Amino acid sequence: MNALASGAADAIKIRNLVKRFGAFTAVKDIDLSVPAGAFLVLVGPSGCGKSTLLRMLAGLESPSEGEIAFVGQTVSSGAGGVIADAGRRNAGLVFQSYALWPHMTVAGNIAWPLKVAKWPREKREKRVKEVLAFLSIDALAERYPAEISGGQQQRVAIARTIAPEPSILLFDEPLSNLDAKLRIEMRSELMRIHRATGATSVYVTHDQVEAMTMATHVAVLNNGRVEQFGKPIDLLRNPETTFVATFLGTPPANLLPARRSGENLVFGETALAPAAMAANRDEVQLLYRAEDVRVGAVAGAPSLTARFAEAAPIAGRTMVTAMIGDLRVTGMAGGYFTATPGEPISLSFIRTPDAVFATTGERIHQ
Ligand SMILES: Nc1ncnc2c1ncn2[C@@H]1O[C@H](COP(=O)(O)OP(=O)(O)OP(=O)(O)O)[C@@H](O)[C@H]1O
Repeated sequence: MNALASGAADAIKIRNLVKRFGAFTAVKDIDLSVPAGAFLVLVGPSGCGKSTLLRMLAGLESPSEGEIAFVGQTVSSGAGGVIADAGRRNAGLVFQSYALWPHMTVAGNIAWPLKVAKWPREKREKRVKEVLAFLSIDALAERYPAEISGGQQQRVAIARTIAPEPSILLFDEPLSNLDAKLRIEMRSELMRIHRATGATSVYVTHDQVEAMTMATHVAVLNNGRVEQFGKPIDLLRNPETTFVATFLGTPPANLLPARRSGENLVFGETALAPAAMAANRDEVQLLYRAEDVRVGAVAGAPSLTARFAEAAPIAGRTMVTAMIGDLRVTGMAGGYFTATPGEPISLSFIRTPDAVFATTGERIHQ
């Protein structure tokens, strides 16, 4: 069952998937189609159902309703439970804990799934060598897990997963136990592995930067549902809900409540945008990206007074956060900027809002 060889458009198809734990519904009617070779990142806040969805894909959890198909074959369903078990769905799973066998060497750990799959000795040895070299851990082959670092253990866990050449790779926050520098290094490494193996990958993280750098496709989950699914750039440019608009992107985008007043949409008494942008609504939320909010006065641009909160220098500019009442607003200052916390500063809105949302969160299309 090789997703690429089959030429099938969808390597993974999820239909009306529901998972209940007693009275609690963790996954609520999810529909997703993942094209062969995609790197899908499931992202969302803690408790939104990412791991539960991944565990159902892995065959470790059975759906309450709905269906999961890999390359056209149903592997789990509400009616049938786990039809193809974890070991028989040609999918490899990498967890945040490495779960290596402590009594086996690195080479032994990598060979283990091949033994279970009854690969002949010669083919097995060749594959172990190949994978050791591919992950640059040849020198560690005869060591035991306790004799190597956490980062090296993670490499071994990945090597063990890709050794049997699965057509689907499933990752559950695999980098969360690594330090910041190693995380960035392993991110590139995982992308290289994805390109080299061509395996359709599903990757769970709550880190939106990780999501935006690695993904070909992103599904933003919120409260058990897919809030939006698409290419990272489309989600950034065209968020369909305030949740997606403020969850993705660094620094996070600003949302300002505004009401219709004559020809304008106003925040307090300040006119920010033409009323036509609200369609027929009287109250809306205006989305401004940090780069569209400038610290200081800008000729012709509406401005608001805010209390300075904090500043962080980024690539020759400064990201400034300030409070307007209880509302946090992030803008940019040229060069290096600082002020005393609580000091009044002015924020200018140099463009019309990027998007307008209803007070209930959905986007109002112009
Ligand atoms: N076995 C279980 N029994 C009962 N409730 C569960 C079980 N597993 C998960 N849940 C609940 O389902 C919800 C989703 O959990 P899940 O682990 O999928 O979230 P997550 O998005 O992966 O969160 P995190 O980022 O914190 O790992 C949570 O509210 C969790 O408490």
